[in-house]
Amino acid sequence: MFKHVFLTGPPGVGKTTLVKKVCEALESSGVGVEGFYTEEVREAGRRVGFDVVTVTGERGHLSRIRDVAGSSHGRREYTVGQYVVDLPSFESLALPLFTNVRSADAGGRKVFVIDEIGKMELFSQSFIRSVRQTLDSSSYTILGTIPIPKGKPLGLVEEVRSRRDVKVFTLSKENRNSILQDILAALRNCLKQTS
Ligand SMILES: Nc1ncnc2c1ncn2[C@@H]1O[C@H](COP(=O)(O)OP(=O)(O)OP(=O)(O)O)[C@@H](O)[C@H]1O
Repeated sequence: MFKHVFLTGPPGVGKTTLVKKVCEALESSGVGVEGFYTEEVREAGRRVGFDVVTVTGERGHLSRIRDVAGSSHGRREYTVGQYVVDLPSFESLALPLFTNVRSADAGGRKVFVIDEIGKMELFSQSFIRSVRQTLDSSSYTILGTIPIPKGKPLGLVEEVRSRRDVKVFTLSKENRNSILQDILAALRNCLKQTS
């Protein structure tokens, strides 16, 4: 039996949009949801980066394109293509969300949103450790997103894909409007299990 649900699919296919819809449905039926989304940020029609947004609505930078990222002040720079990752900002917002996972204090089984486990987020070793702890947690079911394999394999993403307790849904433009109920059913199945 699987314990976690991940969505994958090409960039921009609608993973974040669907994760938010799933969360709304879960919350309105009384399921506790924690975690974060990543959202693209546009200025004057141009994508300038990504923000981390917690389920409770706090927002911070994940990355910005080089010309708006500002100086790194001599710190090591983490880049993905044209984007400079703001690791301190990502970690200060995302890592505290995992506190309850570490204290095993979910107070009943809850859903933990991790949107996404991608190249930018994987610069953080503390994030990698926190995701592994959540995968092994007996109190949390993860609703996560992972990129489709492209280029060099991403260690943690491959780990997630190969786990027997993870169910992966692949989104496409064809199925993105009809798959919500299947994802909800899979998550409800996970939440029913006691471990
Ligand atoms: N079912 C849908 N029908 C039409 N447009 C959609 C649908 N789902 C998402 N979109 C639009 O597609 C764009 C990308 O959506 P979203 O950010 O959810 O994709 P994503 O797969 O999470 O992207 P990324 O790979 O950048 O994380 C947004 O502008 C969103 O409004």
